[in-house]
Amino acid sequence: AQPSAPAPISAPLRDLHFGQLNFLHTTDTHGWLAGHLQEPSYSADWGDYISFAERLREKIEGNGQDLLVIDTGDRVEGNGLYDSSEPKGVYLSEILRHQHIDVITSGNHELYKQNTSESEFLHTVPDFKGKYLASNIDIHHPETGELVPLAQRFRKFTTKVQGIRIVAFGFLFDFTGNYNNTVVQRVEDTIKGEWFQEAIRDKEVDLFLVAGHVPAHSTEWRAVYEEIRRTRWDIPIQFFSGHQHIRDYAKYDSQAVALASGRFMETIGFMSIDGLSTEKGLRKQSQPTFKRRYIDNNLFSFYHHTNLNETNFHTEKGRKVSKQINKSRTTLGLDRVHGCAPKDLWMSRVPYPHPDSVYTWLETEVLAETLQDGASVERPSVAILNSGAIRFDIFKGPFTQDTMWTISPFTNGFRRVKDVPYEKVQLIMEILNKQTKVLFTLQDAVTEPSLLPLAGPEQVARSEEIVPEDDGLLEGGLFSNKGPSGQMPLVPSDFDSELLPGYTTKDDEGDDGDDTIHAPISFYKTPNCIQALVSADKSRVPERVDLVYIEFVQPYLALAAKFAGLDVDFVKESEVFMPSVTLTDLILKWVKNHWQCES
Ligand SMILES: Nc1ccn([C@@H]2O[C@H](COP(=O)(O)O)[C@@H](O)[C@H]2O)c(=O)n1
Repeated sequence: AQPSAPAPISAPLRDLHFGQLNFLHTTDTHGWLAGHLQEPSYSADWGDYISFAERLREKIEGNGQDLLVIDTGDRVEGNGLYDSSEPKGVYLSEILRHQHIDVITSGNHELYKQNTSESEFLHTVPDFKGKYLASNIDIHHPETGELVPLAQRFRKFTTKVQGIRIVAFGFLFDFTGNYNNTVVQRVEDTIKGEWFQEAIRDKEVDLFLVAGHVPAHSTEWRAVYEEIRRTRWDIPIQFFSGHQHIRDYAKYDSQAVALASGRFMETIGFMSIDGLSTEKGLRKQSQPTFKRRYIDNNLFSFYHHTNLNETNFHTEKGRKVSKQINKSRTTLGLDRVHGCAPKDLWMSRVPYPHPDSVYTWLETEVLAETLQDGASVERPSVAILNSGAIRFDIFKGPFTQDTMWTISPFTNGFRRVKDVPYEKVQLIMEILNKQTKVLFTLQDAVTEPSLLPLAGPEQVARSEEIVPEDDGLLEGGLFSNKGPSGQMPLVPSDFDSELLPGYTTKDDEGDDGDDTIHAPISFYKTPNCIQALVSADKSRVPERVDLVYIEFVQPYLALAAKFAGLDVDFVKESEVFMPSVTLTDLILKWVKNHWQCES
């Protein structure tokens, strides 16, 4: 772990159930390879994960079984270790490549920008040569311009110990927001292609391994499942999933399951399968059995599952990578303190517009003040921001260079349409927050890219709120106990039992998937968009305003405006507002002005 990471707290654990074939899985790490430096439950770093995989491999192979390591994309954007360098990602890719990964795929974040996908093609794909799979992604070659596969389409391999014959694929969901140097083929079309049809007809196969940046419960996986089952009704299929930032497990049939392993290096997914055939012979049981576990990414869990301790767990390579992360963080100045947050600000642990909601803070304090600079004096402005623009909570205490990127990694700027009726803006807000489904019907599905949700992935994936009987809101704040760093959000509050608050996952297999037994954390739905009135006189309801908005929401605004009867061509009639200023810049400026640290 990193020197400043809090020590993990002991907690009751469920064991791993090792099997004939075992897997470790990460997804949506978004640059968090240093682990969480303010949360003991997730404080292990990529170096510790390397030690964990190495130690488990020794143990598993010693028992005559096999271990495979999988990563399903969105490794970039969302943490200073990736975003703070110039060019972005140079330190991260040097750290990432030290893990032995058997199947690795791309997420949508690897394709938003030209330089990110080119860096995948030129660095990450060669770093994981033969293991990086891109079943449905092509890229225009950075030098020749020729359209070529981002990486090989599939791989066939045999496991080291038992000779289990695996045909593996690597997909990305039907993403349309990629920069135009890449082409993402719809999964449903890819699987009709000749190479895929040939691959699934391979007679010498014991398991189909379908990895991808695709939700566990999704139309894309359903299509792949049905396509394979059409010709191969009896070959087990193991899917590995990502994108929704949740822990999830889907059962397609008794021999086909999907595991999704969360986000931000909070979770190491574990799967085991028993009863597979091998190149040496038929399977010993009529049906294979599957077991899943979501491991909290901390050393307490790692020591327990390897049956080792701090003196004998760490491998030389693991230690080296932890040091490399520390050195990179120091070079990048990620611990530089810009201010000190006076309290925790939550994305979904309190209902909006609670005073401890990060969205309330943005609306009433940050945007209302910082957008004043560029705003016109003729009339007030209304600023609209999508809630998905914020990616993580803010914890009480130092607000560092790293915090800045964890909460706001996107580089979107703002645009403005001048002089529109205020009541139309309010109607648009209502449509954006309550009627988004109607917007999709206004879209031309053939010519226009499908829209990414305005809210963040966790909000989209989870439809139900979790409101513990007493969520502590009346007690004057959540999780008020402080740990060694003075800021440990995942420690029991006085209303809770002995258990640490954390993941309490419910999936297709039940509620016993998490390795650590936790008390639940409250989860509230957030609005898709928030708005801030930027005005010298907030007591008066304005008649006309300038509409300022973060670029990401423009396609939604255009559709909602049509619906609201506001005749504006957002592409032609909007202008850049505060050139080169991003949301991240505004937040940082506000923090520096308001959150001085007490010396
Ligand atoms: N420029 C952007 C890009 C994305 N978002 C938000 O993130 C969501 C997608 O996140 P994934 O990690 O699942 O890819 C997207 O739906 C938006 O809410 C954004 O705000 N700005």
